[in-house]
Amino acid sequence: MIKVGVVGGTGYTGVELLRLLSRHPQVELVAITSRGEAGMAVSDMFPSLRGRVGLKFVTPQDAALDKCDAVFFATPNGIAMQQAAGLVAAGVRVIDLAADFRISDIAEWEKWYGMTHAAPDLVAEAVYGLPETSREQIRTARVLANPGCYPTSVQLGFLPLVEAGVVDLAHLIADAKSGVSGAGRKAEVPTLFSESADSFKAYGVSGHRHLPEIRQGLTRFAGQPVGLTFVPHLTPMIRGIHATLYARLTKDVDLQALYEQRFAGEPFVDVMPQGSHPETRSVRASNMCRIAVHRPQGGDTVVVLSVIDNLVKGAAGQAVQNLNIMFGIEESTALDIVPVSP
Ligand SMILES: NC(=O)C1=CN([C@@H]2O[C@H](COP(=O)(O)OP(=O)(O)OC[C@H]3O[C@@H](n4cnc5c(N)ncnc54)[C@H](OP(=O)(O)O)[C@@H]3O)[C@@H](O)[C@H]2O)C=CC1
Ligand SMILES: CC(=O)N[C@@H](CCC(=O)OP(=O)(O)O)C(=O)O
Repeated sequence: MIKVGVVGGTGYTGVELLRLLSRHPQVELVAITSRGEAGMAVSDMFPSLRGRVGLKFVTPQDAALDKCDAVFFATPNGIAMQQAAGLVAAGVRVIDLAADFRISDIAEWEKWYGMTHAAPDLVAEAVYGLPETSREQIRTARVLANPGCYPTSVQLGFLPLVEAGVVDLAHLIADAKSGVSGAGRKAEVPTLFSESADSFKAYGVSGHRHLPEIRQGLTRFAGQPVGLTFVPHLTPMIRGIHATLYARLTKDVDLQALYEQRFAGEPFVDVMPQGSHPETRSVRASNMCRIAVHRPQGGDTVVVLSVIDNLVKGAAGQAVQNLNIMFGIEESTALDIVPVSP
């Protein structure tokens, strides 16, 4: 059994990790942390886990994380980078759901995240865990940077076009909408019910911290710099991201065939039939990304629709997928979930 610790077990991605890991046949959960709720049974806080998780929360200091085989950090940005070196030295493989190891340019990371990086050497060796592009590197990763939620939906949606070099790489546009759970469980005014439940807004138009992450990924796929406009929106639903992506075609290609071929055999990317409009509820609570590709009126603009559950393929599910790859386990173990609908 793989001994697993979860740092940040009281948050939304943390409890989602517990939901998935509690049904993983090769994982033994040995430590789940909370600074404020240490001593409380996990299933008292989350009755959905009654009969599934028998542990109590412990403080991060008492968690004996160095005895684990793998530790997930479901914590705010800037936490994993302080502890990863010690864990790696103890032979523990680290999977960070936050952004500490996602951006390889340290100055760029420090600019967007507003702090000094505590472990730049580990950034250099960390693997960006988008399985559809980096499966081989993920297998041996000691530090795994789990992609962000918006970056997962946008990168998967653009991947076939950008890799094939069939669009104008200088003018890519990603218009993405997220459910409110994307902001986490902590109390904040913008995510109060009365602030967000009956309204819709864009934010971060002048620059969101996921912009450099998405740009870095697309630049790697293209082998050259790309120009990207990324506009996130907060939408009144709990889970889900719907990304609408726009690009100008520079070559006449069979888009449906391009997408179907690129994602053939991918367990968690579903290229839908031509003309489809994927809905976020069709991926709810599952690790699936559903994609549809359109060419409205036969013109030169490609429109790609990409939907994920931000807490699953956008966070905890992708992290478990990466754990499976890292430990040589069948990739969909614990992730074979039929989405909840309605
Ligand atoms: N929500 C989403 O859709 C996505 C989130 N992410 C990323 O995943 C991470 C977690 O997000 P989310 O679950 O939404 O956040 P939450 O705010 O819901 O949870 C954060 C968790 O971190 C713990 N925590 C906070 N500060 C510390 C600290 N200094 N040391 C140890 N533990 C701490 C909290 O536990 P306690 O206070 O009990 O100790 C809590 O369990 C973030 O980095 C986020 O950016 C990534 C993709 C999608
Ligand atoms: C709706 C909402 O607020 N979403 C968050 C992004 C989700 C997240 O937690 O960011 P990481 O993927 O970088 O970890 C935001 O825009 O800040």
